[in-house]
Amino acid sequence: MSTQAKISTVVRIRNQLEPELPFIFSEQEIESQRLTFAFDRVYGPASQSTDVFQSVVPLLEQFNAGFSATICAYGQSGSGKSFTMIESGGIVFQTVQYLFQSPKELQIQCVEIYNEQIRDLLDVTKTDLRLLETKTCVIENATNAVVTSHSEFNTVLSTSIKNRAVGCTNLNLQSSRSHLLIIITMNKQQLTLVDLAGSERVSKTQAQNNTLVQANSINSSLLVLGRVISALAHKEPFVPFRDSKLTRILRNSLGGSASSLVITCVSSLKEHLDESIQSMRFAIRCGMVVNVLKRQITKSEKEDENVTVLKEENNSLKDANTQMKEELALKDAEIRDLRDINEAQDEKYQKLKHTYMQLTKEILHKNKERDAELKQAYQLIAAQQTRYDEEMKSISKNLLKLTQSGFATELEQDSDE
Ligand SMILES: Nc1ncnc2c1ncn2[C@@H]1O[C@H](COP(=O)(O)OP(=O)(O)OP(=O)(O)O)[C@@H](O)[C@H]1O
Repeated sequence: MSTQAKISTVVRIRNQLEPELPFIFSEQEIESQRLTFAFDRVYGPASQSTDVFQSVVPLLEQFNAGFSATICAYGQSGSGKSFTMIESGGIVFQTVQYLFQSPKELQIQCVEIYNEQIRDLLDVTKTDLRLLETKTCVIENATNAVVTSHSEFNTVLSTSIKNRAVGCTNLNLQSSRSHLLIIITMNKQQLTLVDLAGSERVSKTQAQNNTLVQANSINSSLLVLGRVISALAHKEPFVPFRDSKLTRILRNSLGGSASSLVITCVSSLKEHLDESIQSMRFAIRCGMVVNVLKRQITKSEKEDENVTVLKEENNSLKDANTQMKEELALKDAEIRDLRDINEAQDEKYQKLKHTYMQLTKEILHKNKERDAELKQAYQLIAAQQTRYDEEMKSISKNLLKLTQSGFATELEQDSDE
């Protein structure tokens, strides 16, 4: 069974730190530049990560019920994504606490996409993992840590965070220079927690050398993410998922079968107004993307399902069998009737045949008799004809004699005269 659900979008407005306060908007500026956006929820500067977690809970309930889910933090560099996701008390910690309310075994993969290379944060020797795309996208050879408790998970997470690429930029002293993906697998469903690297204007960060390369790589993969979201939001026929590793991995979360939440982090600082507006526009487009949620079925559920399907098939076969038996009985009766009719017809035929033979015999007999009679008649006629011919012959002879004698007498009379 599947249900359609739009990607949920919430916005978290970052709490301003003391030195930034002079740059906030005045009341007049707010009135003159008012723009309206609508999101599933907005968390103001005073909000805590525990408040934001309320938007995550429905997805975790779905995850526990067998659906894959993705929670992704998006926003400009320094807007509070890592703070929201992975800092102590952030979404990742609360998520794991929530999941371990009941005992379970989870498999964890922690990877980062750094300069378009997938690095294993649980084994730093694996620096360029490949993606395998079959039905789903799998990170080939990524370390799978099996955890059965909250504390085991924390150990895995702190190792990963320690190994993640961070750097210092003008926007953030501890800026994430990579996209962090924590992939939690339970049974067949996956929960993907994503702390994206922040988009940044190179002019603002004054990035140089390695930082500039990182910024370009981050910006280009975020650009692909933007294009993918835009194509999905506008239901375009082609979606450029394959243009970046991030979108290849997140394919099932964007327009796929997972339930997804995008937490867009924005700054309320005047100097970041353009970036904040851009981020919110991205969030609006995310909210237009429809996923078709599909429950991931476990092996035993699959077996149960197969048994149910087989039972149903068996029942319908039994029904079909009964129906066929009934139809067969009807056909049998029809055949019996036809056989009776056939036998009767046969009997009639035999009688007719007998009569026909009899008549033929009689006709032949009569024909024979008639032939004999005719033969006799012909013989009689022939005998009569012969007789007649002979008589005719003797008459002619006599006639000739008479004629000759008459002629001589006449000749004698003529000569006497
Ligand atoms: N809501 C908040 N309350 C207090 N401090 C915050 C809040 N949000 C962010 N910060 C602080 O702001 C700084 C930048 O935040 P963070 O590192 O989370 O940004 P980011 O969006 O992840 O940036 P980048 O993309 O560069 O990694 C951090 O020192 C963080 O502790």
